[in-house]
Formats: sequence, structure tokens, C-alpha cells
Amino acid sequence: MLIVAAAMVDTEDRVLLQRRPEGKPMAGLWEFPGGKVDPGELPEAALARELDEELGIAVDPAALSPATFASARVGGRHMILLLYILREWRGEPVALHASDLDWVRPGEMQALAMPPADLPLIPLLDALLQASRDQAER
Ligand SMILES: Nc1nc2c([nH]c(=O)n2[C@@H]2O[C@H](COP(=O)(O)OP(=O)(O)OP(=O)(O)O)[C@@H](O)[C@H]2O)c(=O)[nH]1
Repeated sequence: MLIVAAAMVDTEDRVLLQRRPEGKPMAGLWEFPGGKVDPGELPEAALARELDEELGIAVDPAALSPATFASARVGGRHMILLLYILREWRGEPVALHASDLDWVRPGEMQALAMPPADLPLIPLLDALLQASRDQAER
């Protein structure tokens, strides 16, 4: 199972998380917006499609920067999750599928309930955002 997900980063280095709605597996957990890559679909095109469907935003697939990945068992299947960083999009994200949205810093994610496969991604994302801050200051 190939999943693509976005760490959408705002100008204050906060990242958008969405809350899985009731009735879905892992309901109530906070996750990165995204979803399954359809057969024959390019990962970046799949993520732009998911972000449109889930948040109502327009994303240029070329603006998605590969960040890191997770490889884990989820509900009896093996999942590879590709995480991208996204800093530019058009429109204001709206929770079209999620029960809630929130902008959080990676340091604050530890306090939120997230899918187990996401937990190793948090320090990696934190380090990547820190590195791009350092580069911007140079
Ligand atoms: N989008 C997203 N999915 C994640 C994350 N972490 C994680 O384990 N997943 C898992 O990856 C899969 C995402 O596929 P999906 O969004 O298309 O699936 P879903 O469970 O919402 O069901 P659906 O196929 O009915 O829409 C789910 O099994 C989800 O639990 C994450 O951070 N973001």
C-alpha cells in the first residue's frame, strides 16, 4: 500500500494536521493530509488530488518536496508512506473529510495522538524544518 502525505508548512513553521473522523479506522487520530496512490498514478499527482479532495486547495505537484518516509504495518497490510513538504498552495484549507484541522509545530505533535507509523516522522520533520530555517538565516 503506497500512501502519500503532506507536511504543509505555514510562514511560522507550523504544520497542518487533520483529525480522522468517526467511523474510519484510527478515528480521532491526527494525521498528515493525504491518501492512497491509485494504480498508474504518479505520487505527486496523487497527493495534489488528495489535497484538493480533503482540503479544497490547489497544489502544483512540482511544489511538493520529498522529505522522508515511513514503512510500517497498518491494519494487517504493509504501508509505505511518502511524506512531502509543501509551502505553497492556493486557497484556504477546509476540513472536507476530517473532523478537525490544526496548525502545530513538530515539538507540539508529541502531545497529539497520531498513527503509530507517523511517530518516527516527527523528529525527522522537525530536523528538516530546522535545517531549512538555518539555511534561510545564512
Ligand atoms: N493520510 C494519511 N494516512 C496515514 C497517515 N499515517 C498512517 O498510518 N496513515 C494510513 O494510511 C492510509 C491512508 O489511506 P486513505 O486515507 O486513503 O485511507 P482511509 O483509511 O482514510 O480510507 P478510505 O480508503 O476509505 O478513504 C490509512 O490506512 C491511514 O490510516 C498519515 O499521516 N496521513
